Amino acid sequence: MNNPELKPVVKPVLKPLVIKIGGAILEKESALSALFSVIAQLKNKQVVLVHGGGCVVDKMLAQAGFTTEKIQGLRVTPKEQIALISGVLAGTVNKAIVATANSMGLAAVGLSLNDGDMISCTLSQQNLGQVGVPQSNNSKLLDTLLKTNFLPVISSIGALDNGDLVNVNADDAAVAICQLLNAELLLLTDVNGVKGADGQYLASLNAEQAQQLIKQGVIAGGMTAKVNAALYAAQQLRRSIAVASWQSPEQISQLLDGVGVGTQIQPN
Ligand SMILES: Nc1ncnc2c1ncn2[C@@H]1O[C@H](COP(=O)(O)OP(=O)(O)O)[C@@H](O)[C@H]1O
Ligand SMILES: CC(=O)N[C@@H](CCC(=O)OP(=O)(O)O)C(=O)O
Repeated sequence: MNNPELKPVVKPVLKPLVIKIGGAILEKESALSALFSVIAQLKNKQVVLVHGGGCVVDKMLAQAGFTTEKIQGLRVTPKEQIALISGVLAGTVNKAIVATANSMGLAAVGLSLNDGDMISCTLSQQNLGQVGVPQSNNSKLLDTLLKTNFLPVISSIGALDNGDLVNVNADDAAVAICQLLNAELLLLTDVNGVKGADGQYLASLNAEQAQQLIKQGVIAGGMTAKVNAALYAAQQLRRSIAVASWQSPEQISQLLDGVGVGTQIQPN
């Protein structure tokens, strides 16, 4: 029917959604498929997946006879370990996630931070070895993939200007990708959010409270890196960032509808 009174519907331009998943999701078989089922149902939403894989790296390093140390959740990365770490994250882990997504009909493409010059990295000044600090650089590749309905799946391996590979914490990598696309950001982990001193999940957390909880050791390990990354993102983007669980992927739709799930990390 051709009704002249019906004006074409102008669709609002929605921000892309960057979802970060920690490596532990790979150890729970059904969780990754459940997440992809939810992503497949997000109509008209461009999604980018950034993944970690720290627990897989832990295992592979141990198998190779290396010891590993983390400072505030960041892995000290000696030069002799970067080949193995990048092989695990940009290879084994990235390819496994892409293959699962593709087996479910999502057109996933596996990438790392340096592909298409998306993210540039500088060497961390915190004596962590080959650890990179990411900076958003060029969105052309992701814009192209998203426009053509691909699902980019990005590992947190980056490169310095001189071409050396660096290991980037995956929460920091997700923040840089989020800045690159001016996207929404969701940090999904293996717990329902950030716990406070009483062991209960916090609905919201600001910088001052976070510093206190880190000092007290209530926020520790990988959660320290995640909270620091989320605080930086909240500050830069001037909005709250959710830390929630990939064990309940149905929360993603609720989050997109503005329902506060998990812990909302607040800007100052
Ligand atoms: N205050 C806290 N609240 C919740 N989890 C915490 C807290 N402090 C430390 N953790 C630990 O942080 C883990 C999540 O960090 P991490 O393992 O690095 O996740 P991911 O791999 O998803 O980035 C949780 O499984 C939990 O053991
Ligand atoms: C520098 C640094 O800490 N890099 C991380 C990258 C992977 C990661 O962040 O994995 P999760 O998200 O699963 O923790 C590491 O080597 O473990």
